Amino acid sequence: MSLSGLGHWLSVPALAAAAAGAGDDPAARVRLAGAVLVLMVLPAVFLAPLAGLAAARLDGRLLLTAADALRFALVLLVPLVDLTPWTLAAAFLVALLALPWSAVADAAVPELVDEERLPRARRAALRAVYGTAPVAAVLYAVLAVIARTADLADLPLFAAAAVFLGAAVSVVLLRELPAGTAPRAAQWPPLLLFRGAPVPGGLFPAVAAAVLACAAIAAVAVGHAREMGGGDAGFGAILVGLTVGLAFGIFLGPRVLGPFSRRRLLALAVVAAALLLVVVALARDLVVAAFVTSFVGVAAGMAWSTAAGLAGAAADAAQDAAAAASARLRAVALVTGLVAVAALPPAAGALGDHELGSAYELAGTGAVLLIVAVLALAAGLVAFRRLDDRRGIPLLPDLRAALRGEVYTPPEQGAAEAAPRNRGVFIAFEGGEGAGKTTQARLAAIWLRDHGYDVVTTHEPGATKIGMRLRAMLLDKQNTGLSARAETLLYAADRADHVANVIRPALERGAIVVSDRYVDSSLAYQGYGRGQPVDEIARINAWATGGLVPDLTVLLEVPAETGLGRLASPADRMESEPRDFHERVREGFRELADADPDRYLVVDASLPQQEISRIVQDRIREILPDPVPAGTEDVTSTFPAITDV
Ligand SMILES: Nc1ncnc2c1ncn2[C@@H]1O[C@H](COP(=O)(O)OP(=O)(O)O)[C@@H](O)[C@H]1O
Ligand SMILES: Cc1cn([C@H]2C[C@H](O)[C@@H](COP(=O)(O)OP(=O)(O)O)O2)c(=O)[nH]c1=O
Repeated sequence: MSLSGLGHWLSVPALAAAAAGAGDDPAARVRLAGAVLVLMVLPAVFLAPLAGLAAARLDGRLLLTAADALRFALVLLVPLVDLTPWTLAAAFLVALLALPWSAVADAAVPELVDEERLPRARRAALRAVYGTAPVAAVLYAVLAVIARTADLADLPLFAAAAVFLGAAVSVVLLRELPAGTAPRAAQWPPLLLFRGAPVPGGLFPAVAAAVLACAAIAAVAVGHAREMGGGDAGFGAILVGLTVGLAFGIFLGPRVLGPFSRRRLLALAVVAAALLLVVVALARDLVVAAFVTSFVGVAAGMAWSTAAGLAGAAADAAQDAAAAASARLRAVALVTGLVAVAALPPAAGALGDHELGSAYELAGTGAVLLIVAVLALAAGLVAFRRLDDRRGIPLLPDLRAALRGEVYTPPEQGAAEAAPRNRGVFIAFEGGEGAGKTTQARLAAIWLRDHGYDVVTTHEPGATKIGMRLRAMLLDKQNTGLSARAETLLYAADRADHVANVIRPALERGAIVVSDRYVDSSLAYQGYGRGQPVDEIARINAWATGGLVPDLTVLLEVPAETGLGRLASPADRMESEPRDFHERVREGFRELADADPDRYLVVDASLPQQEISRIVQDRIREILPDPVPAGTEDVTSTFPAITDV
């Protein structure tokens, strides 16, 4: 897969440059390179379903070998024939052969690995197919430099042919190649634009704008590099910037700014790509252009992976629906890409070069990029308006808070709630079923009260009047089929009421609040247990609680089996979940604690009660407003009461 992918991505710039080389003037060169790109995108847009049919009918190994061997021959013939029509035909056929190839290869993956490793195998396959693009770009740039110094203009083409040959040989040498399940019939991308799995409004313009920015650069790069005094190597450098940036951005998208709204992130990434494109359009220096192009790639890549995440999440966890939603996004990308590479090179020629002022000359390629930047910017702003899920919350403070790793609460919402905080102490007990939370919370409260503290013990779910009704709904075994999202929101609703009516008033008074369960229970049960996105649940709960986080969370750790074994009363709706659910919950708690060791005390809950409570006391002592050395307690057997701080 990697070799075939590398061959494919290497043949794109090699063929584009070969075609461009036949042009007499700059505009013709850009048009010819654009024609190659159009011909290489066309099959994916219009012929994908046919390729799927062919793949289903032919023998897998034969097809893979033949497709690679044919591509070897096609690319090899380009420099030998050296006629533009043949170069263009070869470009089309090379891209056409890629379709049945990937249909067969994709279908073989589930046959080669077991169920459990399938998601990883699929990711690896994706990396092999798309991750080779930046590698190919680097390789192309290097080959273009060598080609120029050694006067071997066709070197990149020969290299691409050789890689295809290597791919064909490696398929022949494969010991085992399962017949594979019949490849799924692909949908026709243009149709997917208009119907298919629902995706959030605003997602299409955002994806289209991100793709447009990248496709525009790719479409005019041959000419744009030449305007700045670079040859094929300059073209290669821009492609390196673009593809490496894209790969990095796709990787970053789901990983940056955890507390920040994904929808806002998507729109911001698109706007950033558009603004950076302005710099690429106006750059007069190849190094600057290639460098800034890489940031366009990063922004567009982040937009792409964020959009894919949103489309998948909107599909409500159903695997098929998620696949259908991402197929629609791919269709938008393909069609936008095709339109861009078809329309922009001729547009660059038609616009021609313009004098701006006396010293600055804007080339046609730059002018096209500038227009695209404006379009992308407009699309980004539209996407922002339609996607924004934090309306009324100013963007900059929201972003600044996210950079600090927090969720922003606006002053009017947070002031009453957040400001007087810090007077009391908030301690939460967390853990799986029967870990001993209730027992330990009670023992800690007794100990604190003994020492004169004002202590409020409480629990979730169901500490308030409304909360008790929510608890009844949540734990009644009769309530089957409650959706995971509804469950999350009900727990969050209980928590919001709990914080507003019990916890905050107590903390403001200066009391010590000891709660049996808090936000982490939702992250562990609804997140890790039910498999919903943990960061989203964290966001919902940050909003529900106005950002209230415990000063200390005591995690009582016990194997699910042991904990469940301790329970006497008949199992409620949550307790009667299967064993592996509870194991995931335990694992989830563990990960949460590992991520923030300062806030957690993890205790082995299989120890005797007294011992646990001693460990807990030692830790609580450290965070009390007026820390008192452990010895004092034994000497005076009293503790200072803190009523004001
Ligand atoms: N450290 C311990 N070792 C053995 N049994 C315990 C321990 N802590 C609590 N238990 C018992 O386990 C049961 C469940 O404890 P509980 O505090 O209600 O757990 P949780 O609130 O976490 O569900 C109770 O019967 C309790 O007496
Ligand atoms: C607070 C909370 C509890 N739960 C579950 C865990 C428990 O199985 C159930 C009720 O909690 P609880 O009665 O406190 O259980 P235990 O006696 O084991 O401490 O609700 C969640 O799934 N999410 C949450 O946010």
